[in-house]
Formats: sequence, C-alpha cells, structure tokens
Amino acid sequence: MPTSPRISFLGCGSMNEAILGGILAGGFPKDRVTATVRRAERAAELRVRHGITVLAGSEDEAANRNAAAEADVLIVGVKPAGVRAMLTEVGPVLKPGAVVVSVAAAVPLELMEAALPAGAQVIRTMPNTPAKLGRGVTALSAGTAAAPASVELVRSLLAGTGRVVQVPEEQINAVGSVSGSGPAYAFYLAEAMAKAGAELGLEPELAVLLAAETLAGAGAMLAEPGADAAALRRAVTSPNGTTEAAIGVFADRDLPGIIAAGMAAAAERSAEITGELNAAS
Ligand SMILES: NC(=O)C1=CN([C@@H]2O[C@H](COP(=O)(O)OP(=O)(O)OC[C@H]3O[C@@H](n4cnc5c(N)ncnc54)[C@H](O)[C@@H]3O)[C@@H](O)[C@H]2O)C=CC1
Ligand SMILES: O=C(O)[C@@H]1CCC=N1
Repeated sequence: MPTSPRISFLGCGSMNEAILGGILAGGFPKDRVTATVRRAERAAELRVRHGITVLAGSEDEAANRNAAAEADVLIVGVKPAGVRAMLTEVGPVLKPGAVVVSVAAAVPLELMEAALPAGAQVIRTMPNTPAKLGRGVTALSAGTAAAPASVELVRSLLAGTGRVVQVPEEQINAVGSVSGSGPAYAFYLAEAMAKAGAELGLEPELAVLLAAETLAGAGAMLAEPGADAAALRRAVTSPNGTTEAAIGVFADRDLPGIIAAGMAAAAERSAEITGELNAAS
C-alpha cells in the first residue's frame, strides 16, 4: 500500500479540528498528521483528544514553518485576516509538489497564490463543521497551478469528512451561505424551537431534547437516497392539521424570504471581507 501523504493543519480551531476529526475517523494514520496552534494549552488538549503531533507557537516560534516543511498537504485553518501572513511565513519552506488548501471564507485563490512562491499549488475550500462526524460537505476550487492529481488527492483526503464537490471559485461565497454557515442556521432553529417549547409549558431540558432529536432525525431522513425536502414536509402536514397551522404562520411572515435575506447577507459579507483583504495588500 502506498504511504499516506503527510498532512499539516496550520491553525486548528473549530473548522480545522472538525476536518481533522473526520479524516482520522475515516482511518487516516495519526502519525502522518501534525497540527499547529498558538497556545500550549490548546496543543495539549488536541494531543490528548486526537493523538497527533501538535506544535504550539507560544513554545516554538518556528512551529508553523516546521509543520509546513514536512507536509505534502497543508490545510490552513486560520481566520481570513490571518491567511496571507501564514502563507507568507510558510511559503519559503514548502516541499516541491506540496498542496496548500485553505478553508478560509472570502480569501481568493489569487491572494493565496500571490502570497506563496510562484507555481505553488493552491486549493480553496468551503467546508462545514459536520465534517467532524463524516457528515460534512466541502466545496473546492483549484488554483491555476494545482495539478489534477493534487485535486484528486485532496478530494480523497476530505472524503473522510463527508461529501466533496468542485465548484468555480465565483460560487464559493454562495456555497458558504448555504453549507458553510448552514449548520449555524440549524442550531439557531434548534435554539428557537427549544425556547418556544418551554414557553408552551415543557420543562426546558425536555424542550431542548425534543428540538435536538427532531432536527437530527429530520436531517437523517434528508440524507436518505432520493430524499425530497418538500415531499417529506408534506408527509408530516395533515390537511387542516397542526403542522399546517404552524407552516401557515411561517409562510404569512415570509420565513423563506427571511432566510433568503440572511443568506444574501452572508454572501455579501464574504465579498466585503475579500475587499478588505485586497485593500490591505
Ligand atoms: N467555523 C466554521 O464553521 C467554518 C469556518 N470556516 C473558516 O475556517 C477558518 C477558521 O475558522 P474557525 O475554525 O471558526 O476559527 P477558530 O478561531 O476556531 O480557529 C482558528 C485557529 O487558528 C489559530 N491560529 C491563528 N493564527 C495562528 C498562527 N499564526 N499559528 C497557529 N495557529 C493560529 C487560532 O489560535 C485558532 O485556534 C476561517 O477562515 C473561517 O472562515 C469555513 C467554514 C466553516
Ligand atoms: O462565519 C464565518 O465567517 C465562517 C465561514 C463559514 C462559517 N463560518
């Protein structure tokens, strides 16, 4: 069997730890993975939780460079405003043929390529945190120098985190509005349903359980082959019944329009952040 590539996670917060968890759960060997973080406490936490090598910047200012120098695939998981500095730092030590993957919202491929040595292979992604359970969905767009074999390699690594789709870069902001931010919309709905359930007289803990299990169960039904959200909704909605009463109120108040406006705001914010990053160059 060919040796697995070496992966380095540069920055390992919510998103990169979710990807790390999904990749390891998919059977990727722990001894081929390194992560970097800023704080020693966080490094210790990640070592215990995942059994991988974790380097902390607070203990070794060369942590990112050391992790980058050994990597075949680098997964950059810092906030958008930190991506350029990270790439500028690690670019000079990249191995020939290394592939640099970013999970950052709003950071264009062009900016990444400009921060790295000429010809660097770059892939921009938009993942989501259910990656942790192998139930994520990641969209990716390849940079100008990324070889098809490198795109395939990244796709196969991310397969442990869930579905992977390739999109033109101009669609990544829209993807972020749907699936990147989307888990937060589902959690927001769970919070709202639990609160409303308590207001209807349920014990708060029971309302939380009912809301969470309902969303998890509905999500599992949506994941079945051939699932159709509208058909599934209709199957719950008896004519002149209770569900119809609830959905009537949602429709009267234009809940779909509210959701669309929120998602448009997410996409607009991505474009705005890109503008801020370009202006800072
Ligand atoms: N949280 C999410 O659901 C999603 C996040 N993203 C993207 O993922 C990226 C990270 O977001 P989160 O994980 O939510 O943020 P986070 O704040 O949880 O994680 C960022 C991590 O990077 C570390 N870091 C920053 N600078 C560093 C450096 N120089 N060296 C080593 N470590 C460093 C921070 O200490 C932190 O742990 C962002 O660019 C975001 O746009 C994309 C899709 C979904
Ligand atoms: O909120 C954010 O900016 C990041 C990108 C998508 C999800 N979280």
